[in-house]
Amino acid sequence: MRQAMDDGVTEVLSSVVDDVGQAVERNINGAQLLYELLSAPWLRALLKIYECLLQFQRLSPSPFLPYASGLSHEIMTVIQKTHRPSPEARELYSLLSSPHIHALLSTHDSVAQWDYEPVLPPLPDDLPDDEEAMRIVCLVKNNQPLGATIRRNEETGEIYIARVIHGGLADRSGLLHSGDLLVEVNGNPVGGLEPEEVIQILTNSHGTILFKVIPNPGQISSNQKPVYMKAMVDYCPLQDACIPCPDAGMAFSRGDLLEVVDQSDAHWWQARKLPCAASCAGLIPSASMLKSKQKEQWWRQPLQVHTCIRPLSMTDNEDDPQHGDDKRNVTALEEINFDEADSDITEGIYLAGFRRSFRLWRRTSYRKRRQSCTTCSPNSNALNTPYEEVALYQRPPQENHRLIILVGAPGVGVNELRKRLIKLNPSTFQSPVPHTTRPIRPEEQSGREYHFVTKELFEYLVCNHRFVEYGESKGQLYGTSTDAIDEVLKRGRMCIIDIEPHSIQFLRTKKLKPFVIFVKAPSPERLRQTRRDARIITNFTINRAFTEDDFVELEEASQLMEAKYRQFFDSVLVNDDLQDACIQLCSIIQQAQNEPQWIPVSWGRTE
Ligand SMILES: Nc1ncnc2c1ncn2[C@@H]1O[C@H](COP(=O)(O)OP(=O)(O)OP(=O)(O)O)[C@@H](O)[C@H]1O
Repeated sequence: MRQAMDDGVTEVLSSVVDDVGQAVERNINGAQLLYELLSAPWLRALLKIYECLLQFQRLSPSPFLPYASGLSHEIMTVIQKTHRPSPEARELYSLLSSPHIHALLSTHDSVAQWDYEPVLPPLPDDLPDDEEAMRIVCLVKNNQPLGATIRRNEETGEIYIARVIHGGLADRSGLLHSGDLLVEVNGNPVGGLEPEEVIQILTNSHGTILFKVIPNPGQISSNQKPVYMKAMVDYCPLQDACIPCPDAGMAFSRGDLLEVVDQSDAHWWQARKLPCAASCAGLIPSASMLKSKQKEQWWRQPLQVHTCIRPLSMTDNEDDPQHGDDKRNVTALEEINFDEADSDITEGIYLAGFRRSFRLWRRTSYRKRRQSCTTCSPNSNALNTPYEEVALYQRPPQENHRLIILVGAPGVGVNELRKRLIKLNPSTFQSPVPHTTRPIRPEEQSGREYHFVTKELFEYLVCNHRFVEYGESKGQLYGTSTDAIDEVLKRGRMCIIDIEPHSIQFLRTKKLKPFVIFVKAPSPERLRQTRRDARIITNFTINRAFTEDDFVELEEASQLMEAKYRQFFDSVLVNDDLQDACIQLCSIIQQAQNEPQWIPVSWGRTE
């Protein structure tokens, strides 16, 4: 009967359409509109779906009996009582006694009886009229934590939910919120208890936990938009005495990318580390909290003179008594060839920034800085911004290329990689032309090997903060200027520079949007294997083979550099096999220029 009625829906519709069609022919007002509506394909499709659903409802399985497990039990009892059960009866008995069939039949009965609702305790009869609306929350806790912290009101002794951790069990239930007053846990009144005692009750509860709470009337929904931040400091909740719940805390290291999902608390934020595997957020100190911690720590530290922060002194002398041995090894030939640049011309194009005098200055200045820095721990530059807000950025094709900065311990191969990259494609990659006060030589051209300038002009540029790095070697000044970088970028080339990591800060500007690649030393074995034929530049000798001391120094310097500056690195390239490292470098640079990358939000803002 029903089927006949359902099937008739389309038939009725067709006859309505016919009737309305005739009405149109007879020019009846509004009939055209109705005709179009009823003959619309979407209406027909909807009706088809409706019919299919009705048909599915008719055919869907429904339980034959609501007590299949009871029946199975009865059958087993009967078989047990049978004197000589047939093989079929025995097989049936063994099937019905299997735990899987038991579970299946009991699930079947629950479905058949619609028995899904939790059984809530009855409300007491003597509830006062002014009783606050109470919420009874039933959570099933497995091994994961509840995902909420509590606090005690010291005056009233009442226990409140302090915060609900984003993505945790309590949050996913949607039933517990910060500020809710906790009245009972599994029938135990919690008012007046110490938070530790409540936590103990919760820890001892397994399976279903029943909370009685009075909801927070002023509850604000914490549907905040996530904010992305780069950690500029290290944090470990287990070493933090102030954290409300160390288990809920999240450790992070400098350079980690954090998705901050909740900033509603002034002291403790909730965040996830990206790329994110955990659905549940962790507690991290807010920026202001971390800053005050840094200040506290800084005041407690003994006074250290941070010579590493000062710019290179113009009066630094290159004579270094520690490396007198090296000096004695210099041969006459090496001294004569001192400023000859081997292979810094390729296919008629001059490769700037590879002159030995320049590289030697860099090497000397590095040594000096390193010696003055050995007392600085990686975390000693306190009072920094603990988090830097970042956003994804993709360079628009019409904009200048991002500045590519290579950093690495001396001898790791930064120059070799930079040179190979430029030789590979000199019309795309270029380095800035450095400045010097040393006299020009006959074969040189100003603006090609160096910008040859007077000492007065050099000092003027220094005073006007035009140098990324500068310093003195053998009585002459050397430096790399920001104008030289701009010149390369304005020509539409990709500017590749290698600088010491302490200079990165100077170049972190909206205009240059630098992308920093850390060239890392490979494993100790691979370092020694791959550098068998390599030549090193030291303070006073050039092109000598690596010694065991050089390898040890290189490894230490590489580790120290990474530990101290990794928050500024956008990518890390291990310089193991030279060919592979070159290919990887090309692909990292391509990605940096053409794919979305995280940059500080301040670089993306339009003023
Ligand atoms: N992956 C590598 N495998 C083998 N040799 C390498 C590799 N990388 C670099 N080298 C060699 O190691 C030596 C030192 O490299 P390079 O001069 O580029 O060091 P650097 O990091 O620029 O240090 P510095 O600034 O002191 O010159 C060079 O002889 C170079 O050819």
